[in-house]
Amino acid sequence: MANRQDGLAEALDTEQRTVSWLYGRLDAARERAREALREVYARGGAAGTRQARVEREVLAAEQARRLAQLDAVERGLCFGRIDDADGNTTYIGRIGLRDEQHESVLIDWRAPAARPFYVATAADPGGLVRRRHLHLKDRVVVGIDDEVFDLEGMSEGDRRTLVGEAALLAALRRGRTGRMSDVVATIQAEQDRVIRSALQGALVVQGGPGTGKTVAALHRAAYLLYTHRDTLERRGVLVVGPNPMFLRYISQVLPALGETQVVMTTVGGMFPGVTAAVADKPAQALVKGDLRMAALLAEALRRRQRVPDGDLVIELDGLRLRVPHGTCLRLRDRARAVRLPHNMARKLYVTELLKELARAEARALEESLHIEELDIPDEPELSEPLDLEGDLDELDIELASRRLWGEPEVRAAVEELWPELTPQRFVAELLSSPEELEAAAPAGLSWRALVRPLESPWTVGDVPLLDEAAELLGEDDSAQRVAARREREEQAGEERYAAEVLQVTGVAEQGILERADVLAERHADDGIGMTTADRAAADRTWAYGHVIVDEAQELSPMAWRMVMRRVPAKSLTVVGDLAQTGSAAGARSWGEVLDPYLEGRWRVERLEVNYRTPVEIMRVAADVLRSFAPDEEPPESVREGESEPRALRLPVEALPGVVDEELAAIGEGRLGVLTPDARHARVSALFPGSGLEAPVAVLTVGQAKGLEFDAVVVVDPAGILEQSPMGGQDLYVAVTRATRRLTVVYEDKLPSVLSRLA
Ligand SMILES: Nc1ncnc2c1ncn2[C@@H]1O[C@H](COP(=O)(O)OP(=O)(O)OP(=O)(O)O)[C@@H](O)[C@H]1O
Repeated sequence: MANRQDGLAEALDTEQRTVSWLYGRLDAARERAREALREVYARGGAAGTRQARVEREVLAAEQARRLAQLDAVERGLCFGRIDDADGNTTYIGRIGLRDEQHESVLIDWRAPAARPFYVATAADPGGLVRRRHLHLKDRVVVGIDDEVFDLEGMSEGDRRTLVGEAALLAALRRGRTGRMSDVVATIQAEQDRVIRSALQGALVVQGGPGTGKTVAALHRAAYLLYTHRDTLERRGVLVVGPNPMFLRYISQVLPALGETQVVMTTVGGMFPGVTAAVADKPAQALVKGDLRMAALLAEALRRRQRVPDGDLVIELDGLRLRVPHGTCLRLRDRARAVRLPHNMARKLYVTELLKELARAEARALEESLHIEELDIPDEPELSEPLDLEGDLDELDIELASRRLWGEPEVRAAVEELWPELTPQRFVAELLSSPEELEAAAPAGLSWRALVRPLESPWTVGDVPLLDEAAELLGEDDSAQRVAARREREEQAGEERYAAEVLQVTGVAEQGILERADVLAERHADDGIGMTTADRAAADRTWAYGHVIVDEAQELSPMAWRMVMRRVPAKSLTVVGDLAQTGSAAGARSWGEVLDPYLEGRWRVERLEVNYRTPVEIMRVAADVLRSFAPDEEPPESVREGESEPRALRLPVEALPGVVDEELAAIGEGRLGVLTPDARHARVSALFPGSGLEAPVAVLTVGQAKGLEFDAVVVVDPAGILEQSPMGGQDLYVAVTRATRRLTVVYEDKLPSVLSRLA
């Protein structure tokens, strides 16, 4: 025993010396960055030439970013060490650090050299003799876990100082904080495969609750940004999550991994300028999410490109301008035939229509003059019949067109025949018009579910419709295109200049900065201080380099159509669990949602170990899963719980008592009260001050998707089962949110799927 204690003390001592030295290197790197920043600021304020300003901005922003990155890795800077059979030792950390001789002394967890730390197993140690986890509190090494792969291959000293307790289980025992934390120190081999999978193509990560899908997807984002920085810094990475609550929950993971350049949003947030937080009822969600909505929208838009019943007649200053019906038809068909989006084809239509109106005006004028034929013998040309229309030349028509375009009557006619539409106006007007919906709906689509008042708030299901509408309508981007061309020309100059800045200042050598073109782009004149993420988030047509969709089973086919538009290269990570699908419009199979875009070019990785829910709770969850998916296997839990889950028959008003009891049992951790949608307000009122950051959060099951709590109280399970056709899936999600304790509270009858708790 004494020997073991001595061995531990010796090992802690050795590791402490290394860790203290590494923190010294971190402090030195921070000081260098701070010094560089001071130097940039010392060069003066906003004055100076444009080049000098760009130079300052480039350097200041890069140094500030570097400093923020160095600050973010303070906690748990170094968490692992691997020793190979040749006697080499490598320390693994949140970022890479070098010593004065530029030798690598700490390896970034994402670098290839760190990989053995994550993938070595007893069966396949990959040349390692030992993997060691270091547990730090602030800058002090407080614990060590060893996994030995080859005792024979270790030195006498190393054998003496072996220390062991599974690092993973220690990590899993930690109390929850209301925010997800990174697992960089304990990534498991199956997760590592997901994280380091190639950038190209689509990867589906399918796994039951608590298998670390979200955490693996976020580490993958950090890994891809590290490995493909050139491509991804320029194009950006988008993470799509199920709801704002979830985004808040995961918001700290990427910054703690040193990445701040990722855009995070929900489906409801993907149309710039619209914030849709209201969920649709299942019947609406189903229809709005149906791919046939694309055809409906296209047809409804065609119907807004009209032809008058008879001739087009406009009264203008006592003249009747008449464009024959047949001409109107021809103009409309010609404008449609160019196959441009509606608002762009409209330009052509208006131009042509104005010409026709100019001619009609000449004709009307001719008639109004009542001059039939003049017969003046000495002036033969005057005796020609008057032909004002025939006499119009190009210039006359052009001038007349412009004048006519200023007339309100003409504008009103065009508005009627081929209106200029925003996506918002088009969709809102369509959904409030049963006649138009009926006329445009493909056979079999239950369009009646869509009808609603004109001023209704936007729902999540509307956003893919707005996006589709924006595609059909097109934006008038000719001015933007000219500006973009000019910007590109300027950028070529800026790139050259940024490269010089890097060279002259020597910053490039410190390994801080990336390619000059990336820098120049980020600091182009109109966007000083704007990051790729800022620009991408504001631009509906931005093409991301990679998109990660979490809780992907919830997306409707129309939402997939929108997501796929954002990633033309089809480089995606799709993370989800088909057994947890809660939305009526959600996925039943991955092929069904992905094949329309990827034609089988997607691969699946499965995660099968549940790191969240203890065995006892998982037994209850397995009963629920069997009730709606008899062939599905629940994931296997890695740990035993501290108590048996229980069911209590109580009125809702008695909940605070139960919650107090549970809070006392979990100590520092967090508790979630999960309710059916209809009961949320009533239960929330019992817990003033509750929230994600508070000890108690009261949430609907939809809001709790992807989250977890030390203790969970599920209220009214029968209500959850009955609230939608996917009630079984909802109850499965609810009972799998607990990391330690589960209590089910019911008023009337316990549903039979929970009879194990009776
Ligand atoms: N390798 C790991 N080391 C430590 N903790 C882990 C590891 N993998 C997963 N976990 C923990 O397990 C819990 C579940 O992970 P996560 O939320 O990513 O699962 P999920 O598959 O997305 O679950 P769900 O589908 O239920 O939303 C989290 O607390 C996470 O930190």
